[in-house]
Amino acid sequence: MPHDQHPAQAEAVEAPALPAPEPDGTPTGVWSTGTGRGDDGALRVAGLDVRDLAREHGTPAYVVDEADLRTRARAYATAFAEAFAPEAGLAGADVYYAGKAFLSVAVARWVHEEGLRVDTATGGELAVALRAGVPGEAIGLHGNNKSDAELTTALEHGVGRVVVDSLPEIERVAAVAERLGVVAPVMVRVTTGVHAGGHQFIATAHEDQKFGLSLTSGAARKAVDEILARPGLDLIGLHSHIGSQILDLAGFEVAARAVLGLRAEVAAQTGHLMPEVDLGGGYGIAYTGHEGPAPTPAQIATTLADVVRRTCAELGTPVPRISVEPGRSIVGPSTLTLYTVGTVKDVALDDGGRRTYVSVDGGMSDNIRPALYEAEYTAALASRASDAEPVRARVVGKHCESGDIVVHGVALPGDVHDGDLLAVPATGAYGRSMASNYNLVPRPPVLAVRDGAARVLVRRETIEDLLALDEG
Ligand SMILES: Cc1ncc(COP(=O)(O)O)c(C=O)c1O
Ligand SMILES: N[C@@H](CCCC[NH3+])C(=O)O
Repeated sequence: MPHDQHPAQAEAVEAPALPAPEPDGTPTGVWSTGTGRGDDGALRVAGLDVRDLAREHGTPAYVVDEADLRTRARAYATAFAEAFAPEAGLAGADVYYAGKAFLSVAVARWVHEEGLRVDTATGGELAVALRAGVPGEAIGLHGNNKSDAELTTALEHGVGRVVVDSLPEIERVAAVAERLGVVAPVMVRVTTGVHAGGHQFIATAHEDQKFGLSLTSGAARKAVDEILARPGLDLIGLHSHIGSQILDLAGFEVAARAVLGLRAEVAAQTGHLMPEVDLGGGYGIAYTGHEGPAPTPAQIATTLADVVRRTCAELGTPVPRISVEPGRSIVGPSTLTLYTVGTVKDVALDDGGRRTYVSVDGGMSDNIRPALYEAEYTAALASRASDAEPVRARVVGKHCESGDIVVHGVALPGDVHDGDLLAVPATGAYGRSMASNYNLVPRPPVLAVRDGAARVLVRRETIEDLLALDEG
């Protein structure tokens, strides 16, 4: 959707009230559940005043509410365990946290402690999950172009699954498995043709893109047959991931039916009944409060359980063990980015109105999503309360690009000035993980806050770090 049709763009709207509402006990709001305002009006996260955080750690900074993140992870584990229980006529489920959304050693440990496994997409993510002590069998490896080194590390550590993404990869995984003398558990990533997601760059199951093996062209079936012919590979299941930031669960149902259909066809024709099916991640979250309700883990689990039960009954096949891979919906709302306001500029608009450009000390290097996907965010004055008349504001970064926008349209108090702290909520997913050093800006730290205390999960980069990479 073009920006100018979005309410947050056309009309500057106020950030949703604090703290986030929790309709059914599951946090679903824009702000983490531990975020609120103190008596003097300054924002607090998990009992800590953001002014203290800024004083001690500087800005910009990503601030993770640990309890919120853990609650979301636990909510997935519980919801899927309940919905897919044998008593419900199903064969159990595993939830893999998609580390691409944001991974650090502490976060990998937290989600594992809360009952999740970890989905990795590169050797870097794999290394962090292993460093966190996540056992190999609780780790999955994705990627459309895995290197031999990545495959070797994965199989040496006994990962639970390698998700095969192309026909040539089958040979490569088999060769590494043979060299190591192991049998590799593999899944086939199937492109189901379901087009879903918030932006074309984050939809992943339509035909004309790089991921997976097409169901309709027969490539997925070919991959299945090639894997079955290799004793060094154990075909444990099929995988489908249809996109990201999806708020409507209908696409998942269509995709689930498609992969369950292929599983049944393979079982009927080859006698190999794959024990597992992975239905991917992609569940959307609230960024501005205007995008419609985000599905809760319980809604997702019961919807998927229902479609798996019904489809397998129709197909006459036993139900598989199910897995899912949420990333954004676990880490996204747990985190806000804290910025300091620098310059404030009032600009006359063609429509006769005015817009206040509020520049902060970060921007597209710590959050590329508005520039890359036209993603919408909101913001709130964090260091104080103000009852000044709101102005139509745009929060922008400090980079040399006019598209360096953090929040397209938000109502901020008209007395916003330099030195104020601004908080942008729901930046935990694909913020730090997609951060860059554009304009040689060092990347911000990730701070975890819990019970009134903060600790650094990932330290701030320094100019010295950047100079150290430069061989001169
Ligand atoms: C294969 C796969 N699994 C899981 C995810 C996680 O998606 P999300 O963070 O939207 O839940 C992605 C990213 O879209 C993905 O590509
Ligand atoms: N990076 C994307 C999501 C893609 C996830 C990986 N398939 C985003 O910020 O929305």
